[in-house]
Amino acid sequence: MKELLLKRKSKFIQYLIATCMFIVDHFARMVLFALILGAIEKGDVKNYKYVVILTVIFVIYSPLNFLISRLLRIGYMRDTILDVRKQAFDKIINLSFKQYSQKSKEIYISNLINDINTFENKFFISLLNFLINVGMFFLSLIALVYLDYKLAICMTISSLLLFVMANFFTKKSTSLEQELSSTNETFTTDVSNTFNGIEILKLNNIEDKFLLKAMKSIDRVEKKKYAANVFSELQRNVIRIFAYLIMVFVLFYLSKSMNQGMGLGVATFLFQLSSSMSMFLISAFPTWNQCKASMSIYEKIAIPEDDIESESLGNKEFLFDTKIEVKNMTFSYDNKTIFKDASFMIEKGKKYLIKGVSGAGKSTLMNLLAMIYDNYEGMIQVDGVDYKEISEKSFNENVAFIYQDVFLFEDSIRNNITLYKDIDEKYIDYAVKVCGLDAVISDKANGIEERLTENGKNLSGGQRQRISIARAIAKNSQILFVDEGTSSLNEELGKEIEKVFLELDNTVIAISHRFYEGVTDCYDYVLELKNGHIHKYPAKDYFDEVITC
Ligand SMILES: Nc1ncnc2c1ncn2[C@@H]1O[C@H](COP(=O)(O)OP(=O)(O)OP(=O)(O)O)[C@@H](O)[C@H]1O
Repeated sequence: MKELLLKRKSKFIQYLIATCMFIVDHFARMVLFALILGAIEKGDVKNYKYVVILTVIFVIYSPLNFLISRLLRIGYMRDTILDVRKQAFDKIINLSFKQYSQKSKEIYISNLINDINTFENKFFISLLNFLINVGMFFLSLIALVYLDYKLAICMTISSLLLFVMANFFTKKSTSLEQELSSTNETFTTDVSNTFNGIEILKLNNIEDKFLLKAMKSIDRVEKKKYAANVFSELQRNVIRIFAYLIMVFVLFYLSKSMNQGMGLGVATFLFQLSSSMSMFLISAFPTWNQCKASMSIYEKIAIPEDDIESESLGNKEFLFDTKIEVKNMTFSYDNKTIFKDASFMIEKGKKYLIKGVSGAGKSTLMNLLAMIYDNYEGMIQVDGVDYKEISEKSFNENVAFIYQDVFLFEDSIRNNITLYKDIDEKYIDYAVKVCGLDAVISDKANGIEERLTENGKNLSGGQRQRISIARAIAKNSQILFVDEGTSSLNEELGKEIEKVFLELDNTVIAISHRFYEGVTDCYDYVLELKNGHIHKYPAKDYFDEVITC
């Protein structure tokens, strides 16, 4: 947080000066009020004139001061919020795939929208109020020491007592803000899930049920907000009651002093100084707690975590010349064992099809082979090197993924294939050709430079899938992981596409529910998952015998 605030030192100093301008304004207001009362008490015309002139100057100065102060602060606040947004975005984008997949994408969206909005709405207003309150406290203390040191000592002691009391509330206040942030995450996840399935909900006339769920979710968010606000008010009021009691004692003390000859103006000023010492301190606590709560949100969304898992990741290069060996591998989710003592081998250049009933663990196995999960027992080795010793970056540079859902972005077909990497033209041409994209490209006015609209909406499903396969092929990766890569396509197109990656030189590890006559049986091996065991069959045997048994 310190680094964030001090990133633009000169602008931060400007921000502090602008805050001091507020403090001067508050203090001038107190002095002016005491002067007016003093003038009334004296009843002197000359004094009246002098006070009237000062009042007129103040009436002009005060709004101007406010305006200048705001102008001085605004640029710094805008730039800092922008930094928070960038840092939060960078934190997510720089996560390794393994770290990223530990949370749902809706949580990241909530961090980027809800949490940043909370930070934006609360941090600077709380910081400003805190600085003003603390500034006024110290300025009043200095003036009080100068005018009546005994009263200053009493007020310092009572302020310390209030400070101790307020500290009591800090922890709870911060935890309430964090709870609100988590409830917001759940709410965003729920709403996103509902919108993802809106077509099904509408077709089945069950949107009311989900509306009810959404209402409950909104209710939870509002309750958390309410709890945070009520607590903040409670804290403010409990301390305020004690402050009022202190002020009653100050009044007694001042009325005694007035009996001994103290003027009304001085007494008023002393009373204002004493009350501002306790009142500004009281207001400082909730604003400080609010600042701390905002800081903890900032830490959560923008500061990269010291990820223990990533520290344990290896730094060896991924070199795959002959084989990947899975030896006595056991893997469980919590208490549910998915694989028990599984051993098999993946040979370079061969094509593997993972089969098994729903829930057998096909995606889990792919995630294990793709280094997404590493909390398994046993060993996975590539050419004798333990997977856990291999750098995730090096692994990802050498493998490619084809999923059922295709991700395309608003840019040229070329950039969608190369992902902005400097790939040799011959690899791009080859990928375009083997995926049958050349016909698509020659139809476009700008050829391969044709711009796609958002997620390739100006292409058919098959064309989009071909681009995603071309992307994987142009990367010239050693292993191609294909998870239901053709299931969203029609039978004919699916067959054609499956044929494309079965003809490549790369090692292919695929999951597919489809069986394409004359194509699927061209896989080299089938890895069949059954009751936690992994059986490896030559594909021809599997499709000829196992499946017909
Ligand atoms: N993150 C997870 N936490 C806990 N259990 C999980 C998790 N992911 C999957 N499982 C469970 O592990 C089992 C295997 O899941 P997996 O997705 O690997 O199966 P699958 O064979 O790919 O299924 P499908 O063909 O239906 O996609 C399932 O019973 C599933 O409920």
